Amino acid sequence: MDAIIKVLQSAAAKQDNNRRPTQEEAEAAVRTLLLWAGDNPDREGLLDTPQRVANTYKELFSGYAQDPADVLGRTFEEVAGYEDMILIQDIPFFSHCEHHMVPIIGKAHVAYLPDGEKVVGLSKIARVVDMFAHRLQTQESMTAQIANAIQESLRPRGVAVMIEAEHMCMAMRGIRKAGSTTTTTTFTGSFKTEINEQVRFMTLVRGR
Ligand SMILES: Nc1nc2c(ncn2[C@@H]2O[C@H](COP(=O)(O)OP(=O)(O)OP(=O)(O)O)[C@@H](O)[C@H]2O)c(=O)[nH]1
Ligand SMILES: [Zn+2]
Repeated sequence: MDAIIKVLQSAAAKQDNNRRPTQEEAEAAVRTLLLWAGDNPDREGLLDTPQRVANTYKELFSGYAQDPADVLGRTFEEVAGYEDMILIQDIPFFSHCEHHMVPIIGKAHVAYLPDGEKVVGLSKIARVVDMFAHRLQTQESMTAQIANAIQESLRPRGVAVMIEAEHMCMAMRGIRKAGSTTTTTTFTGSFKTEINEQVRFMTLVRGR
């Protein structure tokens, strides 16, 4: 009996540790960081900073509360039988690296080959990029997540995603190599199996 109670207590404690903190707790954490950095959180300029930072984080990490299937669910069919590549280039984004929580600044290029029956509003592709950018990320995960979300929702013949980004954790700190960019790609469907489709995508993106 004692053993069971211990297991239940430890499970409850674990659940409590993962409980989403309140706004007040988040603000208190920012105050702790300000003190830890060596500043005085009670001076005039910093009085509202914990609240501002918590609100900023709420906005920067709003992607956790969003589902790509909702955005991609609304499609339309009246496109005169169009079934060739649809490419949206240079979608700018700001994300944050999951290791250091500093910005990743970049551009996404997203293409898909529609199934011949439906397409999605162009802005929805940019919304999907934004949704995943508004979470803690690695560039590799973000690239794959965008491609997989579009593939699963639209079931197109293929999806191609390329991301080019600069990581502030490599620019502002650590190795301090400002200006270096990282390129990642994910291909699904025909983009994965047919090299010609991949080349066409790369030529359009690189040839601009
Ligand atoms: N693959 C990948 N690595 C990333 C990304 N963002 C940051 N990193 C890397 O994650 C690694 C974390 O390495 P650690 O050694 O655990 O942390 P660190 O001591 O802060 O590393 P340095 O940045 O080298 O100072 C670093 O090499 C970062 O450059 C990303 O999107 N993808
Ligand atoms: Zn980082």
